[in-house]
Amino acid sequence: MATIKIEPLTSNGFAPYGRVLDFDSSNPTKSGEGWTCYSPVDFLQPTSPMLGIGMVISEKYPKEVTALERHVSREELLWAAREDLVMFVDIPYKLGSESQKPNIYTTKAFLIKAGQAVIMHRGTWHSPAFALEGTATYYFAIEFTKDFIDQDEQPWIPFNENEVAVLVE
Ligand SMILES: NC(=O)N[C@@H](O)C(=O)O
Repeated sequence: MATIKIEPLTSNGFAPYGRVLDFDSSNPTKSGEGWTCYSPVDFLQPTSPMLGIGMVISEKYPKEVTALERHVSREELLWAAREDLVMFVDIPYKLGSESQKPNIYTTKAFLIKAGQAVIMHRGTWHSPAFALEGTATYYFAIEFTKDFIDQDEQPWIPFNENEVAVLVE
């Protein structure tokens, strides 16, 4: 068992797992009356032409998590639409290994505030993004293709040694 605390989302803290979308407010690329544009703030680097857009409705985060999933050949954009989210992530490691499991000791839980978005690295282990409270809606975008390690049938891989991550306040 390992205990994990929910951390605020910062670019530095999230760097091993992916990137937080942000912009330099002093440097807009376009603007007009009532609007200011910052573009591009980041890039997805697809290798196939189809980017699938998904929506998830999730419930309040569980106290314990036993398994994560990963997409070894694809980055994933995830955007908290209306409510705050809690997502467990572990670093991408040994992307070529089919027997690799998430490591509970490098797993963290981040608070993704409503309106924030992240791009997970290829192979970042992740849970669904759960609601901080009540019910939450989020969107994700990921290449619509199979991983070269096809984990689509049973994507949820238990932690090493069947450890359990316990979230503490
Ligand atoms: N992030 C999330 O909820 N889902 C995706 O990773 C997916 O593969 O469905």
